[in-house]
Amino acid sequence: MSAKPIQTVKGWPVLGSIMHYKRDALSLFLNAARDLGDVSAIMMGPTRVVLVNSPQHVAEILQDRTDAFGRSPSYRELELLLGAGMLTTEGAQWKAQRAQAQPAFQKKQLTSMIPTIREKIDQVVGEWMPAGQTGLRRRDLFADMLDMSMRITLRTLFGQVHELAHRKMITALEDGSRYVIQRLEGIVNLPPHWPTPSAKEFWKNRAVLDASVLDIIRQYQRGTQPPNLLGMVLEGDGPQDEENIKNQLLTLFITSYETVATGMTWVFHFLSQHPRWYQAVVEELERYDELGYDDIFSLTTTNAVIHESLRLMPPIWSFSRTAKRDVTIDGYPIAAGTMVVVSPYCLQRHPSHWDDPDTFNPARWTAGSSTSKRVSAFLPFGTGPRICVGMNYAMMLLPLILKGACRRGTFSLDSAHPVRIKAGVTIRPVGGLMGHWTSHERLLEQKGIAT
Ligand code: HEM
Repeated sequence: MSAKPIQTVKGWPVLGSIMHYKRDALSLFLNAARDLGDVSAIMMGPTRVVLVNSPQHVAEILQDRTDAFGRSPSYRELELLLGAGMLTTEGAQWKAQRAQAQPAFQKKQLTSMIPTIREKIDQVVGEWMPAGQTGLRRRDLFADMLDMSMRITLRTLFGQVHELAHRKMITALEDGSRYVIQRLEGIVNLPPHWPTPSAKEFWKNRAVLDASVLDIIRQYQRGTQPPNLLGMVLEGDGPQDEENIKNQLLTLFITSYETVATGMTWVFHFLSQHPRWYQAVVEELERYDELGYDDIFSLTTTNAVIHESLRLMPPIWSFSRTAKRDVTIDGYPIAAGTMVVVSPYCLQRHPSHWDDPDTFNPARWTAGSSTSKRVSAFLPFGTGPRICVGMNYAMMLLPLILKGACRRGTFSLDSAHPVRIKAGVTIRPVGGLMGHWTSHERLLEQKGIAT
């Protein structure tokens, strides 16, 4: 069979599509997928990247032919921040790390974390909407979700963490991430240990993260921490040297923090724009005093809304692999060394797999459309052996956060503050997501009902 040609997005000489990528990566990739077919190419400066956008091709890369596709250079950049943890390692090292952490994410362990998570959520929501204060509260929902996610992550991963240490870690992480994103978007990067001012600043931030995590591990080992994920990892089989444990924890901490915050931000964004769904979620959640593990996974409306939000705005909107040798996917030739991109954002808006693909319609998850079709074109958590290890934890957290917030009040977007989107490692609202919380007491006052 003759090789099928792969069409390339038209770009500028030398630069290719890199400027478009920096300006609006989502539209660059979505247009490529929609205009050029299920396998297309994009030039990022001198580098040719192949975008693969059909469930069958994606399954080949992530699941069936993992021997032919390895971690791409992007993961080496991420490793600067995360260390050699489960997201970036390969082969025997990855296997051992995955086996060590996986047990911490099973039902029994997750169930044991629920009371702690609930307590933390109530505390943070209480700070946004203090009890008894019925005025409108103008807040940046995205900043609040980052803060909430960070505090839950630190509590469930590490146990109690001092508020000052928490602030130091957030700053180091946000500043460190900026440097890594710049490198991911760069055409040519200097070696990271080259002493440029930005690299020196980065390594300072990385040292803060390392020192904070090591400090927490040592506190745990001295027995001064309550049970948490760190304990579960330390008790699991696998390499127990301090460097490995630190890398495992740093990876879990960073992968969890931003994905959960952005995921939750877009859920609230969609809810605020679809009041009937918002109301339906509130009514469903009101049926429970508190949510247990099984309750969470049987919430029909809430989970439909969360799935639909993850479909349209998957926090990890794309990830990549590198072909280890020359391979052919369904007749398309992929040369050794080519970076192959899988984009949940594009696949989950594919018009052949989703009716009315750009419309927010949670009913598609509850009504009788074909499950197998949906599942194969839906991969916000990836698929295959490298599927997100924290998937169930995340799918437990999102309803718990919704429950905690819906109990206190309702979020509405500030129409004077346009929502601008930027896709880096995650899809973030640039300049935040401004809106108002209206407490239940106030809503009742407005309706003339005394509390
Ligand atoms: C809504 C939230 C989340 C989303 C959308 C998400 C998405 C993803 C995706 C797409 C991958 C696969 C990347 C690839 O194949 O290259 C992944 C991997 C991973 N995720 Fe998540 N994630 C989320 C939450 C979490 C949480 C809460 C944790 C930890 C507590 C976590 C830890 C990890 C780790 C360690 C990996 C690497 C797994 C491996 O390579 O074996 N994620 N995640």
